[in-house]
Amino acid sequence: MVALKPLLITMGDPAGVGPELIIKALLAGELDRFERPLQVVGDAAVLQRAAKVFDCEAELEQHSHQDWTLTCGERSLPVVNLSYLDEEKVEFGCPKLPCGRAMADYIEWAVARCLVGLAAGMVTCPINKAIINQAGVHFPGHTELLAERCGVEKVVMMLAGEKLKVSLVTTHLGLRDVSRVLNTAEILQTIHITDQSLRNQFGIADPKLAVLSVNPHAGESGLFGDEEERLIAPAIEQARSYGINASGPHSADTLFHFAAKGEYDAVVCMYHDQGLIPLKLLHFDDGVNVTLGLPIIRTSVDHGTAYDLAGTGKANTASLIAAIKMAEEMTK
Ligand SMILES: NC(=O)c1ccc[n+]([C@@H]2O[C@H](COP(=O)([O-])OP(=O)(O)OC[C@H]3O[C@@H](n4cnc5c(N)ncnc54)[C@H](O)[C@@H]3O)[C@@H](O)[C@H]2O)c1
Ligand SMILES: N[C@H](C(=O)O)[C@H](O)COP(=O)(O)O
Repeated sequence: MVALKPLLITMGDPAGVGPELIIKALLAGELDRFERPLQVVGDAAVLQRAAKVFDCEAELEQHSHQDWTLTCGERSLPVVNLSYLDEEKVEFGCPKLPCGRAMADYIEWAVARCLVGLAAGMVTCPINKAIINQAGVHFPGHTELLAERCGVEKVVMMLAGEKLKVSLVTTHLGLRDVSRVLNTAEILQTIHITDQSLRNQFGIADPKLAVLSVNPHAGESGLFGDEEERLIAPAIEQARSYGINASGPHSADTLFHFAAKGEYDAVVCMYHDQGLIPLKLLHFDDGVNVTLGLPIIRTSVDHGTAYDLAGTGKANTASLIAAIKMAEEMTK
């Protein structure tokens, strides 16, 4: 029997909750349910320290330069050890420059491994965008870095939960720049990629998409702005001419009420907080961030580094487990 390729879990910021979420899930047996082998890409000593948060003295075994095994009680995890941070200097909740370089290295290694077909996909734990930039890795987030490394011009950030799925036309961009950057081609691409992914990766035969406006009351016939008429409506019209079941531009304030009741398979949002506020309101615990349009599978937790919880063991593993589950389902 051919061995299944592993799913890679990048550890994220060593000073954040990523390491302890992985260990917490391991100790609770939450990783036992997956058919695919899981491999953590990170720092073995930092993971070993995270085990202490749960009163577990983890053992490390080194097999080669990068290949290690971490054992906590009855359970083990393979670790690709890419950094040798001094774990005593990695203070919980205090990201430092060496962590910035390390968290970028974990992502780079994982994406390269996926691209050459040696891994089935990657699941990412949270990084600190400011610190990776200070470390010289000039990307606003995983999404943009992965798009570049995969040679794809347009990808779509989707956050998904049982009740609601949102995909974003613009992602990590200041609000004052949104209107300047919005254009019909990108709105259309976002609608198209969302539609294709819902069909091919989520198994929805004829996805129903709601496309939002950017201004209050969908611009109120031009009184509060003209992006709806000028940019968004033409994109919807074109999408419909391609057979995509898209409607709008809808007023954002009311649409989510209907979307959360199941009237739409996904909502195409014009900017980050427009989509992520309702999503996290409904699905903070178990939402998944998935990058659509990549040639590889990438899912992520829907939360950040949670520095206020790092080292307490209190962070919830549900989003991590949901992200691994979604990635595994996408491999089928
Ligand atoms: N996937 C990612 O890489 C990702 C996503 C969002 C934010 N970030 C980064 O995280 C850093 C902190 O961002 P933030 O403070 O806006 O958001 P955050 O998600 O880290 O924290 C917001 C609040 O949610 C709580 N929280 C977060 N995760 C939790 C969990 N698993 N269980 C229980 N409570 C949890 C935190 O304790 C905090 O009170 C920033 O540097 C940001 O760039 C990364
Ligand atoms: N925008 C996401 C959120 O707020 O949850 C998050 O920053 C993750 O983005 P990347 O997956 O691009 O790192």
